[in-house]
Amino acid sequence: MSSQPRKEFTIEQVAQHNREGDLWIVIDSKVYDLSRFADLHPGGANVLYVDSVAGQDATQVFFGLHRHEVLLRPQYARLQIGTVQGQEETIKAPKPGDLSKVPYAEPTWLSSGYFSPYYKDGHRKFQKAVRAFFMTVVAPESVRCEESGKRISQEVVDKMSEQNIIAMRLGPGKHLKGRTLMGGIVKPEEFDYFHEGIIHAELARYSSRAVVDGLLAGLVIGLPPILKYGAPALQAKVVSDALAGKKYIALAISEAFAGSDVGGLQTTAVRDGDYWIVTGTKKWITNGTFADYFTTGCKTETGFTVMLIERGPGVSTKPIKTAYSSVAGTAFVTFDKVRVPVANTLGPIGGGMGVILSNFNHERWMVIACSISAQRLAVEECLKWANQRMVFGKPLTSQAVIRAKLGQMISRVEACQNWYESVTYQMNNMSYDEMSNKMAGPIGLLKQFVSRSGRETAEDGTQIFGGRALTMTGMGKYIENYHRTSGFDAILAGAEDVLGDLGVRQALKKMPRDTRL
Ligand code: HEM
Repeated sequence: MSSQPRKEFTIEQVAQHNREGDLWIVIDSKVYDLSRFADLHPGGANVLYVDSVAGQDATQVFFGLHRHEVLLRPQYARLQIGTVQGQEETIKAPKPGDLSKVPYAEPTWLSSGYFSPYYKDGHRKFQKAVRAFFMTVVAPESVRCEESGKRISQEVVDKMSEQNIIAMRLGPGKHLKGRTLMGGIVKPEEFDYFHEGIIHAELARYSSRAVVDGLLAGLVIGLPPILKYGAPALQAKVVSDALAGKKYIALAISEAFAGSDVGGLQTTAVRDGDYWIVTGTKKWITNGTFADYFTTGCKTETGFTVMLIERGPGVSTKPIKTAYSSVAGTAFVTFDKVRVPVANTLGPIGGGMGVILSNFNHERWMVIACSISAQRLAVEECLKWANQRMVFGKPLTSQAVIRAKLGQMISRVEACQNWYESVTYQMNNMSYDEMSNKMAGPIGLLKQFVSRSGRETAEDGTQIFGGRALTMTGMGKYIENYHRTSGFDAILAGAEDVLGDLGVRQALKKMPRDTRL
């Protein structure tokens, strides 16, 4: 906002400044002097000189063409010279931690007047603090990095680690012991999967899809095998630096030769005394361009083995261009006769499949939590747009076809949310091994359902926003990003169809032998 003393003007006074070189307009009770800005206006100068805009209240036309955030950018906020006498601002920017009042923009448990069997007041307090953090620290960084394609700054990573957000993204467990979580709002022993899910949801609400991955998703999937299977000396070397955001980790499993088909991998580790000699390539490795360590799947004499490879001689990474921003650090990784201490082996030699499988449930569940939040944001964006956009003299919501799309979008996100909450509740009440046994099927099916819903919602959102959903800036920028990237949720952590099939195969395994129609 301008630091000048705020002046008050009458509508009549504003109306006198209605020409090139002397141009004022009103937006939501605020008077803007556009005299010099007009020639710099990205939408052109001429549109500002028409009779219905120059010297007039242009609130309606402005919000049909710009997002509110345009007015909050410092370079534009300073165009404000005063307010209109007797008028009050009606369109307010949310404050850090605020909940949206748009129906269905928040899950039921956060909506005033509704109830939840799962979430307690402690979760709500935690959510408010996490939202304030992501809104103020992560959202501006997301905009910068999405555009530049550069990795997240160390400053933001440091702020995340101060709150122990990196550690919390790994879920409940021993790694939280002794840590102060979000300034102490929740004790480590009380931290559950609902708390963790809140972090994923807020991350996805305030970041583009590529930033969700760029904000150390590689570590979230690459560190658990070290926590669970790493030798004490390896853990001592790696874990605390990783959780402090000083070292980065990537999970390096997929190859150009094999993705979901882990048995077909070709990266080979050959034993040479106390070392493995690793040779091969890995593809689509999230955070790989900047990772210091790679939790890597290799073919060994006795089967598939997982080991931690440190960046060093023989390790090289190069960025892969994907449909989303390179802030995610997606890399092609080459291991050329890399010497890896046998002490870096994670889990039994030849028993790597178990190591990888034990990781999958959590990773898939995390993708689910992020996707639901992104879908909810799409619902909010579409409700707002359809409500404010005027076509043929009426709001877009007056079209039954638009309302029908909104109805489908809302139903899908609510269905996803309710299934997610029920799965999360099971996870809270099961041991890790019980979870591996009982939840792989339901989580696979849920992920399939959520990613399909997401893509349908992206499609509906694109129809609602029309041409605006095809540009990376402006009104439809979230829908454009979601439409371009929702497919990532259907592939990463297990392809949609494969996961649906996994769910059915798990169910078939448990079919009672003595059952008949
Ligand atoms: C304080 C006043 C204004 C500011 C700071 C401003 C700023 C901007 C900016 C930054 C853009 C680029 C698109 C975006 O980032 O959303 C834009 C586009 C545009 N503006 Fe403005 N604008 C103002 C007032 C107006 C008014 C009153 C009109 C009324 C006709 C207008 C018409 C347009 C049009 C037609 C575009 C192109 C939209 C598109 O490509 O979809 N602007 N404006």
